[in-house]
Amino acid sequence: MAPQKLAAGNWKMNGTLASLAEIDRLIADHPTPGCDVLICPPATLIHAMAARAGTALAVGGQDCHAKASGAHTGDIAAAELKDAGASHVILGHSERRTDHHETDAEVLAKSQAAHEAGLIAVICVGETEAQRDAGQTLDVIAAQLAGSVPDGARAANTVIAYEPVWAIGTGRTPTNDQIAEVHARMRALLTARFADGADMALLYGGSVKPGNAAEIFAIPHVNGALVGGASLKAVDFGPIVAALSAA
Ligand SMILES: O=C(CO)COP(=O)(O)O
Repeated sequence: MAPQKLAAGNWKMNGTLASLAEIDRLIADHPTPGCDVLICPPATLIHAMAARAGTALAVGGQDCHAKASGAHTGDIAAAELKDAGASHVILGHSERRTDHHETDAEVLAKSQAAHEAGLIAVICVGETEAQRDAGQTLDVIAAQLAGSVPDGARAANTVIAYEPVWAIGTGRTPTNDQIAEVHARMRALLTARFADGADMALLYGGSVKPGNAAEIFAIPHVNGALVGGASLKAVDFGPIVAALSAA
């Protein structure tokens, strides 16, 4: 079984009910894409988006709490995301690892909670520019995978997204060789650790645009993308979905 191709959009802290028109347009323009399509909007939109999209695309959260319920003001449990219509949740995004000082251990606990709730965990890893400059990229990725991906991970409940921190929202992307090197290493590590690690979808994220998507999707072991800015508008995300469908 080959990894499932996935075009994922992370809307971050962007979007109101009016933004759901972008979903309508995306579905109208790409009614039968040749890949899975996922949008992770702000939590306020999950229920309405899932209701609107039906089975045409998957909807996900951008974070969840590690506990199932309790006195955690402002947080959302994995089961609550699922109840609202989410099938996926992004965990360990660099903006949370940085802004909220999330550790690998916290990402691991959240991923376990996501799995227990029946959600697919989209676990993010990626090096900073300083780490890349110091030649530490592969070690950083290996440590994040070892520390953040739970033992219960399977191809059916886990997607890994490689997002170099310095490529997010900057318009800068690694070279194809740099992406290929990291993805090959991730594949080797996951295959060594998990029975179906060869089938786990591996995404690239960081300044993916309509203009560079096809090139990135041609890189070995790249099974899709986690897209930020270019996922907000159907006119940008649609061509990325089309490029992955054709890859
Ligand atoms: O962080 C990202 C997706 O999670 C990538 O963001 P950009 O596509 O805006 O660089």
